[in-house]
Amino acid sequence: MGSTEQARKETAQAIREACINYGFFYLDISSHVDAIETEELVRLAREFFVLPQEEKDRLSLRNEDHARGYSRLGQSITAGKVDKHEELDFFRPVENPDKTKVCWGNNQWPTVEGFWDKYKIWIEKMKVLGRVVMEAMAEGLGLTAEERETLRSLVNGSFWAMGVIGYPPLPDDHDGISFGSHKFLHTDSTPGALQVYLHKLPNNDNNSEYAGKGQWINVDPIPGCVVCNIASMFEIWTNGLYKSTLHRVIHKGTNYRISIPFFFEPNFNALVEPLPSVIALTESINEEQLGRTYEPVVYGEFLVKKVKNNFLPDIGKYA
Ligand SMILES: O=C(O)CCC(=O)C(=O)O
Ligand SMILES: [Fe+2]
Repeated sequence: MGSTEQARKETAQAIREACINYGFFYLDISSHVDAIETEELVRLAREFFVLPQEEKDRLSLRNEDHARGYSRLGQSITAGKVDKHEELDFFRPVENPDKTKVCWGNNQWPTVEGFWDKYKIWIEKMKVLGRVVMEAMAEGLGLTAEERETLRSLVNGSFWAMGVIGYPPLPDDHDGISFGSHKFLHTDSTPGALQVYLHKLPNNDNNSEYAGKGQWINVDPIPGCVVCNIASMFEIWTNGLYKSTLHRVIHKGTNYRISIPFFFEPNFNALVEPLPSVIALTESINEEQLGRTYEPVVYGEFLVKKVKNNFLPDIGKYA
């Protein structure tokens, strides 16, 4: 075993490779989170989802800013298609909430006993984890001290989001999708549901049958681990070196699947733009990237646009 410094380097390197080749990686969080905690979150989520529909609808997104609250089966759409899941969404609380502004309302917590207490603790843990993972992801990018500081300052008031998602199984002969292809992800132990699309298998993958062709691969849950997914803002920071990979859920089988994604996002007002050191790096590594620089975005503007695109036209004023 090497020194702490050595271990740090090796971890940074492993993360870097996973981010470049897959856009996804498993992260063992068992030293940060006890398995009992996640089981409890899943139990509380189930307790909410088994409530009568009218009860769940009381927390409807429509009561609030159309981003925070409950969306029933068939209410959410991804890439123009209706998804087969129900979901509770929460975002960072804001000062002076105003539900007429997208994403600027109040969170709607279920009255299920213990729900808020347990999820509140989880959110704090995921915020810490978000910062740590971000540092680890940045470590392999060769950033200057100033760039690291910039990154930190852009997430110090992270406009995090969290979903608590319930997936009834799709009928066996159903060719639909539970969650269309489109981050920290904790899921219950359902194999085969979450899938990630690899456009090009990494060169070191020995599977010659698929070499050069894209394919969906299963991301089965591993006990004690979350699945980390590169999202759009990291893709911009790294000028496309770390890609936000397509993923989807096709949940068949017999159980009602729960997943609890946590999205560690930049501050609402953060200006996200490619980091100069990484622009140089992408040009030397990624041929497709040559000469292309990602456009900067303000995170909050990106988010509001995305939320507006996510709902069916007849349900809200944002459509
Ligand atoms: O349920 C899952 O495993 C995936 C959920 C997901 O991708 C998302 O909420 O963005
Ligand atoms: Fe996702």
